[in-house]
Amino acid sequence: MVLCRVPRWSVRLWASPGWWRTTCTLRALVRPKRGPGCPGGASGPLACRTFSRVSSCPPEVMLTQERYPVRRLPFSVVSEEDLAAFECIVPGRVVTDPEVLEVSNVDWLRTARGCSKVLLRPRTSEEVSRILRYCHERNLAVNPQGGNTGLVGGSVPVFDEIILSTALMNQVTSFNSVSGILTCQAGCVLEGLSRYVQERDFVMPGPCHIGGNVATNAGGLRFLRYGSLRGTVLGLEVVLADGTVLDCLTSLRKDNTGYDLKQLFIGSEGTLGVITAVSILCPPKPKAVNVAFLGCPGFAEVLQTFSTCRGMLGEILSAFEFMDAECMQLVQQHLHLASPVQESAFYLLVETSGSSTGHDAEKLGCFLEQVLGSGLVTDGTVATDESKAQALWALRERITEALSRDGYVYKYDVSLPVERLYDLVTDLRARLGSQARHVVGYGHLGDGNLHLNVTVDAFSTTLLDTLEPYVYAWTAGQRGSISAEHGLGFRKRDALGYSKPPHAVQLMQHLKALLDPKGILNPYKMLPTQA
Ligand SMILES: O=C(O)CC[C@@H](O)C(=O)O
Ligand SMILES: [Zn+2]
Repeated sequence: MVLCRVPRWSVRLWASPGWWRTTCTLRALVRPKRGPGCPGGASGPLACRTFSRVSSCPPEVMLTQERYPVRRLPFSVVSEEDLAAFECIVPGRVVTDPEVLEVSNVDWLRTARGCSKVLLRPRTSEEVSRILRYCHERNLAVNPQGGNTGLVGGSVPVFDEIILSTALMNQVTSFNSVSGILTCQAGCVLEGLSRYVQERDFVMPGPCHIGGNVATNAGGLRFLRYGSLRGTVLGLEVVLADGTVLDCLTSLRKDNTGYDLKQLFIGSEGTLGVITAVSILCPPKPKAVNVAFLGCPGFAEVLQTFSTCRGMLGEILSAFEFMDAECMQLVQQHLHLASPVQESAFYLLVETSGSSTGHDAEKLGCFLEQVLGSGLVTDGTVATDESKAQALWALRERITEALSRDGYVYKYDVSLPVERLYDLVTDLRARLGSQARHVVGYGHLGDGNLHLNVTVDAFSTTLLDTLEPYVYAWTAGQRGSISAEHGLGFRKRDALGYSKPPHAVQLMQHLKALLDPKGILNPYKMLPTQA
């Protein structure tokens, strides 16, 4: 039993259309039991970018090879004979239509573009194996592609690599409702998987397209609660560059036999093998989910609110996200979303997920009373139904979309000691002055992960040179990571040395050479350019 006074502070309860300002009682904080499919909170996977492309008639995206200094490696060029061979392996699923290819050649952000002439759509691991065996023999480069929602140019070709799409590999193989272990093909889309496991009282622990997420070790909004895919992925099936099928698709929680090979492929961004199937541990679906959206006067208060939150909400805390005032301004301006709280320097989204509605609401109430009473938080809102919780989440989740509508976006995704997290934003704002439209900071504060984004009218190499390697050196100076969760892809591969020592980079290069001696798998990605 939580001992706590009825809060005297005033919060807005988002219980009906429009905002209600009311005195919050513990009863008011007890939210009705959520039904299945709670997209606002009960489900794990809110990091999935569900919004559509920015414009219906977007301008042509500059070819990556023209924007950046990169040279094509001596791979073979796809011939008519190759197309015929592919047609034998995946009949009717060899795509050469330029219009269809255009979508797969351009990344989600519309800032990277390859010029692949062929897209293959296998359905089985056997087909992937035959394709890779063929490409290996012919020295043809391959770009594995999942949902193509990456943010570092890793999921699209740089030149004319063959696009190997896992989209049709979308079958669930098995689900164990006692252990919560799901085994499925790599192309399963999270939305469908989420629905599938939620009907069975579980949630997915990670975001979006499952194979792509494992390949990039994507983080997501509930990393704080469910941890890294490195912990929840139990087994993998991977097709190696020469077509060998590596079956490590076990469903065991404990297995200390030899090197944990699957870890090599998690986060390898398709450079060591193509992930074709995944076995993953799903946590049970929480019975009670609460979402609070709060305004904070400064970053020092944000940090203190986080400490208080960890202390008071501990085991039920499932997300602690922050965004600055410029982020709020951008979601208001470009997406016409309304702020539910008074204008503040920072905003926080706190989510709890637990098993007891009343108990969790009481705990959240005590926490809110504490932070509002002490002035750490100046205004707050608690969502009392699922759609309102979703609307609160949208303010945070749709920042990326709002930024894309603001102009060209330079994106950084860094891990830093939490107390220094915002200093980089302040520093960069001063450094760039009027060269930038906006310099914003937001992200997964609970994980020490800052998303630093700079918007400008159009891409400029001069500005890129002002930003890089400055941001990387700054981050390295704090012993941070230059890529917390988005990976290195094409854009950040040459910055690897800011986060890993030379011997580690060398060992990575040896591993790449061992597993993919011809370098055909996702070339120009993840590892630094070699002289
Ligand atoms: O666009 C970004 O910089 C971050 C995207 C994503 O990781 C998020 O947390 O919203
Ligand atoms: Zn993120």
